[in-house]
Amino acid sequence: MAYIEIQGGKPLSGRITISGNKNALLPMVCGSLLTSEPIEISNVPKISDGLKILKMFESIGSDVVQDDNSMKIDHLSDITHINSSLIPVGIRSAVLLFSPIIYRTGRFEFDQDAKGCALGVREIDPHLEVLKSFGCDIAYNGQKCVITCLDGFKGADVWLDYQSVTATETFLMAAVVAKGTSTLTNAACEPHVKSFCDYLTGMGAKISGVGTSILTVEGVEKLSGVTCRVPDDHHEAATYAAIGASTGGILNIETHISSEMKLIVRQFQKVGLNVSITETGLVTGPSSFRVQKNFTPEVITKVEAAPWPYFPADILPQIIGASIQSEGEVLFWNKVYEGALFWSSELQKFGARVHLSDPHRLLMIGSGQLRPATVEAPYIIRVVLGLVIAALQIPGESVVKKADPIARAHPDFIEKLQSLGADIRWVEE
Ligand SMILES: CC(=O)N[C@H]1[C@@H](OP(=O)(O)OP(=O)(O)OC[C@H]2O[C@@H](n3ccc(=O)[nH]c3=O)[C@H](O)[C@@H]2O)O[C@H](CO)[C@@H](O)[C@@H]1O
Ligand SMILES: C=C(OP(=O)(O)O)C(=O)O
Repeated sequence: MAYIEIQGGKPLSGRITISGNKNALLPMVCGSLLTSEPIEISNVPKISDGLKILKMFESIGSDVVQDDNSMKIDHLSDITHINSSLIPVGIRSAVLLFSPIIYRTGRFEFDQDAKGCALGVREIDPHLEVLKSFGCDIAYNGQKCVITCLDGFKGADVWLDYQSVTATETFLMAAVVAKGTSTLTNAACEPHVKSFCDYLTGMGAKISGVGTSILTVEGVEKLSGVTCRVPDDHHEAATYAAIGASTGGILNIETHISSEMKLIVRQFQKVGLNVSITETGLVTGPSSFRVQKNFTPEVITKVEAAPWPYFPADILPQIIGASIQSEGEVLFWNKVYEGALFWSSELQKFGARVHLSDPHRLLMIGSGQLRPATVEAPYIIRVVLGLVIAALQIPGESVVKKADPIARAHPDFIEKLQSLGADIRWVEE
């Protein structure tokens, strides 16, 4: 385990470029198993989740070549079995291997949790429901799950209980190679789901409704190789916006996805943080740290996280950490996860005045007497970021323990902050 040591209280200014989006890269990497032709991906973030899946590919004989920010994957044409012990642990995207492995081998054996970040239950039921609809047979004894589909996927009509990102991707990977037409209602519409549809389309898949909550897919006989680019990470762009605005720095964030971040930027402005959209990305400046008043005075200012096009749950910890100086009341509402806000007790160690109303809602009640602190992050990538963002604003030395999950999604995070003038370093325990 490693911790991060921070001497806070310095405005962070300069220019930063944004890395590729983890949640866009991972379905592309898993989806590469749908073809035996080469796949080339650029703007690849060097992150541990991606490396774990590539390691599994190498152990099944696939050819994997990586350089600074791109990768080439070339699978053998005759993969007939993949041992369940090779499935990576500790990452949610292990669920994205279900469909392509079943497609390749007719069978998937799974005996771990596929939970990823500790945000709540992280169920696999929607994935199993989707696969059942495609004709898979599922045997589950509470520990080990065996999914078989020896005759190939058959087109399915699925309506998800909720807009699940990875269940939508599981659906897509079965539908594109299924016999016949498939439809998905209540599909997730996140930018990374859209880029995954574009990737599959590049491989020859026939998908309509891309970017909407209803997807129709015409199955094809065979998919080809593809060359594609991972889109920039809007979570990371928002993270640097939170850092620049909350430390009072002038930070130019270069990215091509800022036009998709209008709602995200508005939430920063609501809580008194100076972030705006430019032609080349985002820019931050000294903030008012005053929560905007509502025209309807009875209503509390809210930041509500829900499936896209709402504000993303994966940016909530960063905006919470950035708001600890803001005067006024804000209700942060995580409508997605039932276990994503318990870390707020760590925020109180900095003197932040927060009240956890219930597992989904956190009330921030104006700036308190902030002080540096030693805090411990849960196994949640974006909470490590949220705690670092809080510490960066407070003069004096703070420590964020158990900070390793950052490596799952954000390459060179500490080095990038140092380049902006932060006094911050990793310490190995
Ligand atoms: C590898 C990957 O891509 N991981 C992302 C993916 O996880 P993942 O695909 O696991 O997340 P889901 O979209 O399935 O949602 C996770 C959980 O949220 C709850 N839920 C979700 C939506 C909803 O309308 N109602 C509801 O109750 C359910 O308990 C569900 O189990 O999407 C999440 C939500 O954007 C992100 O946080 C994760 O970073
Ligand atoms: C929750 C996240 O990841 P995962 O679903 O992979 O745990 C995240 O990316 O913030």
